[in-house]
Parts: sequence; C-alpha cells; structure tokens
Amino acid sequence: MDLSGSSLNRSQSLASGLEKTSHTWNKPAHSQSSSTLSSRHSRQIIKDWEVIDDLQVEMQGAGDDPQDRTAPGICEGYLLKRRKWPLKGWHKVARGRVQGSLDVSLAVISINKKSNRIDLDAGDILYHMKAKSHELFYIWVTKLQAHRLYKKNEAAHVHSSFLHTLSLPTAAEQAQRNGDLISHLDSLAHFILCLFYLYLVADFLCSFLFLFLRCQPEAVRRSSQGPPSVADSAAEYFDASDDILWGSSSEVSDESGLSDGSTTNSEPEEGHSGYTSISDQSLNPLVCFFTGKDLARVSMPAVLNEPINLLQRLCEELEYSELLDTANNTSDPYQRMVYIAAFAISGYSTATFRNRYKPVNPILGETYECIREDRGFRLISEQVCHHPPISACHADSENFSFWQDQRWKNKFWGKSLEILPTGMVNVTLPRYGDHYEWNKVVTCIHNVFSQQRYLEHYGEVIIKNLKSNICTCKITFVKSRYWGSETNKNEVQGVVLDQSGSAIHRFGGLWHEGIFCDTLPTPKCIWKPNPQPKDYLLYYGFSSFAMELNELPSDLKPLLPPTDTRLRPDQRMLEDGRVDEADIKKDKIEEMQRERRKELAKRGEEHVPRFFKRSKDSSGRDVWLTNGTYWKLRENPGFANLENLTLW
Ligand SMILES: CC(C)CCC[C@@H](C)[C@H]1CC[C@H]2[C@@H]3CC=C4C[C@@H](O)CC[C@]4(C)[C@H]3CC[C@]12C
Repeated sequence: MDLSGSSLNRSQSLASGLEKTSHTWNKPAHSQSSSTLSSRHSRQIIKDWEVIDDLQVEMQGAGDDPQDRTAPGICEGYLLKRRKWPLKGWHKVARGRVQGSLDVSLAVISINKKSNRIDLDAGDILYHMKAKSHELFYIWVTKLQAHRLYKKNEAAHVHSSFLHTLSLPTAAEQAQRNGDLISHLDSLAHFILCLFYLYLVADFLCSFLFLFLRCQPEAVRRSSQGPPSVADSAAEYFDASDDILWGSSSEVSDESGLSDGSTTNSEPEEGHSGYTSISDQSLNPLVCFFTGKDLARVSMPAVLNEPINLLQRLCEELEYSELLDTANNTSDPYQRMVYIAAFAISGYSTATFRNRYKPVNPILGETYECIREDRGFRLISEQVCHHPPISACHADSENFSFWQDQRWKNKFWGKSLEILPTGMVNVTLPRYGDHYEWNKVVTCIHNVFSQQRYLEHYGEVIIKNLKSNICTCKITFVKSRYWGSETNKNEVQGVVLDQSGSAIHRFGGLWHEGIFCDTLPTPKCIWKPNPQPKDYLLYYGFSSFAMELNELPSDLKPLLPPTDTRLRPDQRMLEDGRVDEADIKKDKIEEMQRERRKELAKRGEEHVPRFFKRSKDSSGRDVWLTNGTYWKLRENPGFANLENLTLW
C-alpha cells in the first residue's frame, strides 16, 4: 500500500469524517463483495458495513488553498490482510515488502467498525484488511481518509487552475470566497481535533494519576483530610491480598476474576455509609500495570463492594425463572426455544443499575443455598477453585434444572475492561427431555475509572439443544456504534432457526427494557424486567430479588453449613453499613484463606470442593457438576452434625 506521511494535518481532521460518521458514512450497497458468508448471515453483515462517503471531500476540494495543504505522510504500522486457501485467515504482511498499491482516491472504502475491518475496492483490485485493535482501526481510517481527501483536493485544484487560466473571473472569485469559508471551517475542524486529543491525553493522565495515587505511601495519602469519597477511599486503600482482580494487560489474562478495581464515584452516600483506610504497601500497582501481570492480586476496600457475592450473583440469574417454567409447559419446540432465549437475555438486565460496586469475592470452599418455594426452585453454589476463581451452581425445580460454572477472562483496554465469560450455561426441561446449552457474551465495563461508568453486553449467544437438533437459536447483543446515536443502545436481536437454517421465530428488543416476539401465534412481549424497588439507588441498585438473597430468617440459620455466605461476617457488616469493621474483618478472612492454602501446600494436598465435582461436558470442556450430596446432608445428619471448614 503506498500511503505516505506520518502526522495528522488539517486536511485529515477528524471533523472531516470520523466525527460525522453517522452522516458521511453510509450503508453500502455492495459490501457483499467482501463477504463469503451464507445468505442468512448477510443481513447482519450488511448492517455492519459502511462506505466512506465523499460529500465532504468534494465540498472541500472545490476551493481549498493549495499553499497550506501538506501531503499526508506514511501511516506506519501494519494491517492484517486476508488470505484465501491454503493460508486462509488474517495475516500480518511482511515488513518492507510492497504487496501492491492502489489509488485511495479512486477506491471505494468500506469499513466494519465491529470487526475493525477495512475493505479497499478499486474495481480491478480488492483488499480485505483488518486492524488488530479498535484504536489502530480508527487511526488507519483517519489516515486513509486524509490521503483520499488530499488526492481529491489535488485533482480539484488542477481543475480549478484550468478554469483560472481560461480566466473566468466570476468563477474564480466564487472559488476564492468558498476558499475563505472552507479555511474557516477547516481551522474549526483543526481546533476540534486538538480538543479531542487534549481530552484523550487528559483522560489517560487521569487514569494513571489515579493508579499513582494508589501507590503513594500511607502517610502522604492520609495527609489529605476532608469528607471521604469513594475515590478517596480507593486511593487510600492498599492491600496485597489473594483476591483476584484486574487482568491488566491488553492480552487476555489467565485469571478469571475481576480485580478489585477503583472508582472515582463521587456519591459515597449511595449504598455505603462509611469508608475505611487500611494500608499495607506490599505491591506497587503501577509496576503491575506496566508489567501487565500481578494487578490480579490487588484486593478491594469493602467500601467498593456490594453486600452480595459472586455465588449469590449466580442465583440472581434465576430472577426470571418463570420463563423456564413457561418453556417446560410449551409443547412447540420452536416456541420453547424463544422462552429459553428470553431467559438467557433476562440474566443480563441487572447490569443497568449495577455498575458501581463489585460483588464480594467468595472464599475457596464458601457455599450458598437459596430455597425459593414461591418460585419452585432451590439452588446451591460453591467456590470450587481459587486460581482461577470458579464459582459453580446448580438449581432444581419441577420444571427445570439449571447449572453453570462461572469463570471469565479480562481484557483491560485502559479505559474499559472487557469480561469474557468462558463457561457455558445449561438448562434441562424434564417434560421434553431437552438439554439447552449456551455461551455468554462479553460484558464491557466502560469508563471503568470514571463516574460515567456503564456496562454493555455484546456478542453472540448460540443456544443448542443437545438432545435434539430440530432448532437452534442465535441471539445478537448489538455493540453500540462508536459515534453513533443512542438509538441502538442495549439492542438485542434473536432468531430461532430450523434444521435447514430458515428463521422460524424472530424476536428483539433491549436487554434493559424487554423482548418482543411477533412471530408467535399472538405477537407479544415475552419478557420485561421487574420494576426496581423504591430507593433502589440507596441499596446498590439491587432489584427486590437481589435484596432477598442475603436474608437470614432465624429458622434458616441452624440449618445452614457454617460456610454459607449468609453467615459471612464481613459481608453482613457491609450490609449493616459497618464498613470500617467489614474491611478489617475481610482482611482477616483473606489472611485465614492464605494460611489454609499454605498448610495444604505444605502437606502437598489440594483443596477438594465439597458439593461439586470436576467433569467433562459432551464437547470435552471442563465443567463442575453437582455431586448431589448437599440437600441429602442438610436433611440428614444436618450440617451441625458434620465436620465443616472454618472459613471465618
Ligand atoms: C468498583 C468498580 C471499580 C468496578 C465495578 C465492577 C462491576 C460493575 C463488575 C465486577 C464484576 C462484574 C461481573 C462479573 C461477571 C459477570 C458474568 C457475566 O456473564 C455477566 C456480567 C457479570 C455479572 C459482571 C457484571 C459487572 C461486574 C459486577
């Protein structure tokens, strides 16, 4: 590719294209030329492609002053190029080798922001390119646009000089006036670009300043007095416990827990009434950050936790278990799939109100039970592994069984953190003998260090029925467009396909508002989230169902194993608003956990989960399944009569 030039100049200002994406980038009519996928996917694919429009280019080309137009230079770095057989896939092009060239001003440039792809189509030659990251993608698109604009302007200039030599005074004057206007617009665009860069730099510095603050010695950090905010407390807290946390490099981390992060949330009164400052400077997060390794061991102050732990969060996914009841009572297999899909989506809806606090990390061996007679199910969960952290759960009801082991990987992007769950969710329906299995999508915590933090889910869920291939379901959690409107925020689309791949049902909506299916015998809303309870903001954004998860009625207490989350003292203190005490207690519990691990290691033993066993699923994946002993032991002889782990 013969692109030349290295810095962005005014002719490549973002305003000339990227800022105006929604106006100047159109849906292409062609983009199928670049797609070899089957027709049932084509709708989605066309939707993701946009052609870079030339409107702006032509307007500018008419009168810009050639004197102050500098040629854009080489765009360094590389894009991946798609190869066909036998090396099918995306390949890095060898350095310094010219693979071919085309005139970007004549080519149709279409881009796919979702997959960071750029297609350059010059008629006789077509390049399929892909950037390694979103950032690189936007740099390349900006550069390509700049070159295109420059070339077009050049051509326009030749044309206007020609008119000039023919001395057409009015046209020339007009061009001059246009030139003035354009150069004003151009400096405005340049100014906007500068602001944009300033913003990026400031944002970047803030993130690092924040991390830097976390590294300051205790005395320095304590010297700043004043009312505590969550940000303050995050900056003051320092602990090198064994809790898992940030997978900090931009590569997928090995750890599957989410690190105890940090927040600049300025409304501490919501959810928490106090704050704590415990310090133990044994780890420098900045160093960790740059080496991209061990930030995965930073613990979090209780003030940033919600009084629910990850074992309970697994149970939260059953808030809309009535959808599974409906599925088990629906005879049509395609309609059944629609309800299973609605259930899969419903589990994501809590994200709307739950972006401020992190669930408490369970201790290895911690358990949780939840009996919901009103909803007809009972669930158990257990922390079965610490490195990487894995929480397993199993629920039974007369209408369904539900199980999953939750683990995930993190991708840290500087401003956002992507959570990539790796386990599968399973549901069986006794009436029809179905066994549904599906993956989870990516959840992204945007603006992780700032008050504008919000969660987004994106990707595809494929639901298969392992007992019958009569139908499958594909759900797409649409990624919101970069500079697009808010209209497609939280959008979900789904389709139930029969064996031949034809769509039998279509449904869609927003994961925070509800899902509608118009292909059912009576088109209807198949799911919508329950209204939030009054004052939910004061209670961590919890739904009523979430609020009930930690309830401890007196008749339940003697029946629980002492490892049950409901009996975990630091979490209870947190729930009662005794955050300082919670923090101290949390430290102790984590210390005990480390001691137990050391003891085991000394004896050359490994922790063995009590109620789950490691197994392989039909595709050979590692899974954790219930060993079926919990409810029996609870019944007889009762946990009080058994030997239990002492976790706290
Ligand atoms: C305190 C600040 C810094 C961080 C707040 C982090 C919160 C928003 C994070 C921490 C752990 C995260 C959860 C970890 C795992 C999953 C499973 C996944 O299938 C759905 C999203 C979900 C449920 C995440 C939602 C967001 C989450 C709750």
